[in-house]
Amino acid sequence: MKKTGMVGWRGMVGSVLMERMMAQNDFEKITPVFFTTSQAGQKAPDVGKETSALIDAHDIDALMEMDIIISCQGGGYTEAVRPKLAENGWKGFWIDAASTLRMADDSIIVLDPVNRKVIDEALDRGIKNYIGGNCTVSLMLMALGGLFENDVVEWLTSMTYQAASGAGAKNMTELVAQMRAIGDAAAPILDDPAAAILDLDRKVTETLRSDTFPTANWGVPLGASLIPWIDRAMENGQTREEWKGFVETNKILGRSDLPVPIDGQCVRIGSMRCHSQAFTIKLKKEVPLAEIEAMLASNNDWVKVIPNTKDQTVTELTPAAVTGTLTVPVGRIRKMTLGQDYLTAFSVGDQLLWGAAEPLRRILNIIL
Ligand SMILES: NC(=O)C1=CN([C@@H]2O[C@H](COP(=O)(O)OP(=O)(O)OC[C@H]3O[C@@H](n4cnc5c(N)ncnc54)[C@H](OP(=O)(O)O)[C@@H]3O)[C@@H](O)[C@H]2O)C=CC1
Ligand SMILES: N[C@@H](CC(=O)OP(=O)(O)O)C(=O)O
Repeated sequence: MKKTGMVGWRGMVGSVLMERMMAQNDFEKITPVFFTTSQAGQKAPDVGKETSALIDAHDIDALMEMDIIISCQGGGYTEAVRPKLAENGWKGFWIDAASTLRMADDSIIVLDPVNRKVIDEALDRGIKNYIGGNCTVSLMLMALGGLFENDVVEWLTSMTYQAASGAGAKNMTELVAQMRAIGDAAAPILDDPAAAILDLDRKVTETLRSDTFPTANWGVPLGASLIPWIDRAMENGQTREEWKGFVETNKILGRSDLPVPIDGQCVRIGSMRCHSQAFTIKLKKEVPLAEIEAMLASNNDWVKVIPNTKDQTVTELTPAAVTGTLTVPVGRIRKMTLGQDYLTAFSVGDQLLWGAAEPLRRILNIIL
């Protein structure tokens, strides 16, 4: 059985990966060895089999013994450790959630329901680095994979509604703290049946703007507001999250030489762990809606086409419905009034599952 080093297993992405690996009995197929950057010597998590105590994740000699290493520890760790393993001649497989190595020539971005062929070719070529994609990109491809598979996309825009979890656990916690602050301040007005709506509105606004409103992590209010900026600025005016939409999508599809133009605006909203996206898609040719829906539905086992009705949309195409599941619903599908070759659609997906942990779990199984 392959010795598999688990690094970053107790973080947010790592915990979701652990849950999925337990649920799918993946630990039965490997000899897991757990690493830590802060708790060396402590007991490893219980995965139903004997494991050694936690090993220092910077212990290069211990890492060198692994056949496979899965890191959900973050980009800083990847930058510090991956080159040292290479310098020492390590020949194992490196599976990573961090963005650091995604665009490197000797790395593959993994999303096997969409790019299994690219992965298989890379394995044949002896590529050793398999990196999970950006969550927004992976969820977009899980939803729209059928359109790319059939090569009907001339260009597309994705306008996103991204969850707090994409910014990490502390930010998720602060979003709920912001909701509580708003709820607490508004409670007396909410409880007064005679209260005027503008008094309630004024109280919420006053709370959002108050110096005591919890914003240590977001920097600004997110609850009852939104933040139209994710990640750092690029020179061309995009944010890095928006830049990833183009470069990562085309790399995943293996068509960086003939890229599909993709751009949009990425926006943080007060959802917990589901990213949503609204697409405008310019088709290469007129394709009937029924054919479009069939292409989308048959691309993978998790995408689900939601009929464009109010009832099904509001019950099945929301973060509240999708969170914690692997289903990627895509709905609001219709031709736009701009012309028969303009399509619009809306998708929702759990950004910790298909957006982060699940592609890593699946590439581990492919490698095994
Ligand atoms: N969040 C997301 O949506 C996505 C994140 N990624 C990438 O995955 C990587 C990890 O992200 P994420 O999981 O959010 O990072 P976390 O901050 O949740 O976890 C990273 C590490 O922090 C340490 N840690 C310190 N205190 C705690 C604590 N109280 N509870 C748990 N862990 C703690 C752990 O290391 P130790 O045990 O060694 O102390 C843990 O492995 C990053 O590179 C990120 O870019 C990729 C896709 C999506
Ligand atoms: N940037 C994403 C989360 C993330 O970690 O992305 P990446 O893995 O590309 O750094 C978000 O904020 O929603």
